[in-house]
Amino acid sequence: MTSSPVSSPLDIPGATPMMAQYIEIKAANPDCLLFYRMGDFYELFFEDAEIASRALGIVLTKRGKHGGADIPMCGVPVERADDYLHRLIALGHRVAVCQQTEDPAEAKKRGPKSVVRREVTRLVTPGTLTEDRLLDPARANLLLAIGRRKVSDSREAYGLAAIDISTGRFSLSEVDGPELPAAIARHEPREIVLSEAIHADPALARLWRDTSAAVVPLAAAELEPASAERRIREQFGVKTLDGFGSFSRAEIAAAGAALLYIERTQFGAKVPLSAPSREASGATLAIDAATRANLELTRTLSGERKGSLLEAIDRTVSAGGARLLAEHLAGPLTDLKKIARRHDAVAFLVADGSLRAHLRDALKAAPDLARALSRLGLGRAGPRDLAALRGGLDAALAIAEGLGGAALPEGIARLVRRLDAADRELAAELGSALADDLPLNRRDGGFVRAGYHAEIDEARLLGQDSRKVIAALQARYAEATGCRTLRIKHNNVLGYYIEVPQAVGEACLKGLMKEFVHRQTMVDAMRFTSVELGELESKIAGASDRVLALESEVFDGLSQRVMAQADTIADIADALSALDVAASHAELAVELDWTRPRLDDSLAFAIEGGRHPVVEAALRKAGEAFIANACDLSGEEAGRIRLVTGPNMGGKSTFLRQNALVIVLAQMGAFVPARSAHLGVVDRLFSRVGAADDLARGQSTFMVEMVETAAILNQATRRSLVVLDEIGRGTATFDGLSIAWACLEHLHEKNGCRALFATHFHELTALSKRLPRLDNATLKVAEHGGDVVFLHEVVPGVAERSYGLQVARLAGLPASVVARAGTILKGLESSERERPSRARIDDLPLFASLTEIAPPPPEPAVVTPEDTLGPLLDGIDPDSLTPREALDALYRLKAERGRG
Ligand SMILES: Nc1ncnc2c1ncn2[C@@H]1O[C@H](COP(=O)(O)OP(=O)(O)OP(=O)(O)O)[C@@H](O)[C@H]1O
Repeated sequence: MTSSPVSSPLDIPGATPMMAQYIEIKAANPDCLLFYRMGDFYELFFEDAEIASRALGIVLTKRGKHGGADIPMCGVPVERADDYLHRLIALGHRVAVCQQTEDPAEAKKRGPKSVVRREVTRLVTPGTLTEDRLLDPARANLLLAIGRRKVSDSREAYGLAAIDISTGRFSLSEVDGPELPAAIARHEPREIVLSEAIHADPALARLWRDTSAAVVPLAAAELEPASAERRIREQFGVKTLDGFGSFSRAEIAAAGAALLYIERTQFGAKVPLSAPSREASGATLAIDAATRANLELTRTLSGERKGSLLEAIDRTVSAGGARLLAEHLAGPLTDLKKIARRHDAVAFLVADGSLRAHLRDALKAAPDLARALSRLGLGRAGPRDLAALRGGLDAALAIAEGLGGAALPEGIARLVRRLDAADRELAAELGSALADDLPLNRRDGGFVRAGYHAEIDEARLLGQDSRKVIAALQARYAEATGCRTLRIKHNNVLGYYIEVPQAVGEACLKGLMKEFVHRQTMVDAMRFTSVELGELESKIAGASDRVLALESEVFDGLSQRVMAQADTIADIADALSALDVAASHAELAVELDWTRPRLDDSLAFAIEGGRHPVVEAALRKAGEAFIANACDLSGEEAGRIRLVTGPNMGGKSTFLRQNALVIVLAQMGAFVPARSAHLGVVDRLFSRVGAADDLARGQSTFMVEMVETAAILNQATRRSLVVLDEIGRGTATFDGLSIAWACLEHLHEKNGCRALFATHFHELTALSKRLPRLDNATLKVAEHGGDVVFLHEVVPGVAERSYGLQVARLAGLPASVVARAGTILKGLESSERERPSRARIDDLPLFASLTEIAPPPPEPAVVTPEDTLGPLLDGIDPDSLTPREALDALYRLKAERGRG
């Protein structure tokens, strides 16, 4: 990864000097695509060229030979490099940008075969981006480093350092081993840095394989604890870390690894970071990756923001606000006081509509302060970043002034105090220094406002005057030559020159204009220069160079003043974002009639008139109404379980998820889509869908389902909320039923959590007689002449049937198949009436009593007709049967059952 300046390439047999240089630089950066600068292009060679040409859809060519074979090559123009970088980074690649660091003329002086000196000046990686064009404004861009320490022989803790160098945010936390996957999922990092040992740990292999982040292992020798501490001290210019609070060894290791990686990728540029904030363990609602995916919190199962909860609730008006909203949604709180402070702020902004509107207008005008500040710190900023600082400080002061007089709740008052710390003088200085129209790059000049800097004004005048003098000179020469079409023009090769038609040119050469010096003869024109014109030219060039140099000084001076207050400005950026989030929640609450939830430390979960924000929004677009539903899982000693049966398409999944979303929204500080909600704070949230629903998972879905269910049964506490949707349906009916049954008993007897459980196994509803904290609920349907109408209303009780056939008919299954299925169903139902399995299951002892007395029996304890049907069933391979054979098999099974 490191690169040394290469001017005298190694002697690589058979390679041209340039190719030898390339190979040497590439060898120092083996895990990056190497953008090798050649003139106006970045060229890629060998395998890099093949990867890039495929990824970017650019032509693969060849250049020379190496080891007897053609060298594949492709290239991207330098001025469009950002676009290509963007696409490569989005695909998870890392790119080393290698520049020419000397003038080709200099290289020539060393000898005809010398190669221009080149150096890697930057590594562009997904987790260390700073350019606006490469970043999503509404999303943090996190680099996550992971360290580890042994707590006891059987326990390990992981330190997490999350850094967004595009905003300077830096947080540290430590989690227990089993919590690591959920913690990583919450951060949604773009890139993960860790030691080779953690990377190679077989227990974690799946984590690194499944993550969408780029994973970078670092060698143990580079991650010495002493150098980690030193790096942190150096970053913040402190002698000891004590001032930051106490960090664990794992956290320090993580922070050290993150800083080392940043050092490497930024090539010494000092990245301005805020002091690390430490997050206590358990401070956020633990939500594992599967639950996040299943609830589609920040993206849908197909990976898009559109259709996610985040998209449905986002009413922020600034990029910083949008990022903070996503962060809050990813990590809802567990601390009641902090949640209440957020709710107070929202309530205040709900109550005062005109104040909210003014606030949102002011926030809308505020540019992305945090990202501009970070670019200034890194020396990558342009005039527009300074303007962003000006706009941000102005907005902060305007908001502080606007809210200053009001009686504010504590949460908002604190934010306003932070805004009020904005340096008025600096804001005014930026205001008077910067012009209205600003170029992207400082080297383009013209960004200092006229009247701000006397010397700049003077030099500019000189430049303008010289242009006037050129016009006068042109008029004079035109008169002297008698040629009205004589022009003084400018190009990059000749500079200023006099152009006349061919005939006049000939006359000039013959003595018409003695002071003219011939430069070029064109097809129908001649070009000249003169001493006077040459002098003027150097005056003009001198003046514009001087303006550029002076403007650059102004830029540096302003940057320094800004960076001297970097911490305060970063804090102002955070406060603006927090206000935007509160105002967004308030706007949403007013728009959609959401209410403030009542939160406490009980085990309450009582929701009246609850709705699903995303489904409701989709229905609203289609002009349909969402049916609100109540849900009560409140308990004293332990939570209640609601077992939901009901027809396909009745709304079970929607109902389950909407209740999980209410908890997420309430604990992130938002109001909730319900008429009222009384909620005891939740420590962990689990949501799972039975394998058959979980198409995004691909292979071996039942195994995944069981692994995840195991995690829930092992981790859910009395404070947790568990949502299980059709668990057990990914396997044979009786296996699935038995598993679902045992899981329910475990949740009730062992976990004691609040839970929602949807199922098509109607047999399970019998459990309500024996498990005191389990209630049955169902979704109402109405039948009209054989057709079914879903009312989407959740009511106490048990579904009579699944209405699968009616749904099949609605879906357009051929009428003959539906009719035939009806006949088969009748047959199956009558045999079930004769030999009901439910009665037999009812006789079984409860899970708890079983486990307390003896370990659970190895076989499912349900007595089923499998004893006789087993061998027959084993012989059937459903995937290889034709429909006809399937029907025959069904008849055979029925006949066998009749005999049994
Ligand atoms: N409360 C509601 N009000 C109005 N429409 C609803 C409601 N709940 C669900 N729906 C509609 O019904 C559709 C099916 O809902 P959902 O997927 O939750 O059903 P389900 O019972 O889980 O079905 P299945 O058992 O087939 O998985 C939704 O896409 C939505 O359009």
